[in-house]
Amino acid sequence: MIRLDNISKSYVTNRSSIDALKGVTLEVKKGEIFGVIGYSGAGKSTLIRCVNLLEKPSKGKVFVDGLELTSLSSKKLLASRRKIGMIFQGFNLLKTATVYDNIAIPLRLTGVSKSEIGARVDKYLEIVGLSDKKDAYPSQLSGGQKQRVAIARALSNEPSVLLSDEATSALDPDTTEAILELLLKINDELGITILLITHEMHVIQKVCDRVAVMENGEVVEQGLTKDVFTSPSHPTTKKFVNSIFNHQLTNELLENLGDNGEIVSLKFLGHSSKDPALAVVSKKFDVYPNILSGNITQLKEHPFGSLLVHIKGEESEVQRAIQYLKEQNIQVEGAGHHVKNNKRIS
Ligand SMILES: Nc1ncnc2c1ncn2[C@@H]1O[C@H](COP(=O)(O)OP(=O)(O)OP(=O)(O)O)[C@@H](O)[C@H]1O
Repeated sequence: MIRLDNISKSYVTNRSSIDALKGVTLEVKKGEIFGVIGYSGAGKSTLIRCVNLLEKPSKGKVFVDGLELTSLSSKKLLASRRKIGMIFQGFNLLKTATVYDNIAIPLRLTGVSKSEIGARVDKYLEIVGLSDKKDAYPSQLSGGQKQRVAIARALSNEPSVLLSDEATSALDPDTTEAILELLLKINDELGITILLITHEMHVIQKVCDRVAVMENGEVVEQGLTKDVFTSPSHPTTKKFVNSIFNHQLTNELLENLGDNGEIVSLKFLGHSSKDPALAVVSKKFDVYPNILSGNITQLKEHPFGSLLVHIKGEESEVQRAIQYLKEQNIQVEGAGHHVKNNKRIS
């Protein structure tokens, strides 16, 4: 559906040059919601703007719906862009036009008939839940409503792909939730493929089937959201996963743990979150797991849990217990704290 083939983008400013994208390859499949996550400056905006060639790649090829956009003439590119809708963090509405006109004007410019414009505005305003705001001006709308108008405008061209450039970043948590629900509905009911960029784990967790993690102009990890975040291998991916759970390990807690053992963080997906693996461990081995902190969240439809556990016991038994937990598809990571003879030794 969307294929970026070895895309590089350099910005040349005065005497310096910035490599914003360094050979990025990724594929978004038809009908999925694909998220790109990364910290500020990772290259996400540049990447998404390369998909519809708002930004021209310095190297590499862009394919959308089987068509190589990077080889098209300006005229053909303009026509192809109509099949790629885009929404932005700042909504980009015309302030002096009504909701109706914000959607109608771009259609008029592409030669859509008056009656067809009326039908499309009605249809898409209904889908985004704003049928009663046709005559309102953007200044009379909340941020969430403005984003809904922008979504209706993007859909009114009947695109096969919707690009979302941090579309919820300027919205409060409840409104973000509602807009993400709307994106899920559009994907499900209209079958539109969605590529979004974000710096928020919450957005990826809620809507994305697959994800790419970006850092310093490169995709460092990509795959199914549940695979990438349950067995992250790159430090940046690990940082994003840990940001979901935010376990607090205070010095006071560490000083008072007593006994021997190791503090580990356990992460588990789906059914393992319901199995009593820790209870089994304490029966099978001479260890005593003590839960210090815990949390369960979602990765789209999959429950995803994390526990911070002090596994009390002699070193060899603790290691056997950890090995057993790993065999149950639980991701086990040392939290960097070992306890021996009532003392923290690391
Ligand atoms: N028009 C431009 N001219 C020069 N450098 C640019 C331009 N646009 C982006 N860059 C640089 O390219 C790199 C990637 O920027 P980009 O905006 O794509 O990252 P991002 O991940 O979207 O970050 P943010 O979330 O902060 O927007 C940065 O170092 C940025 O300074």
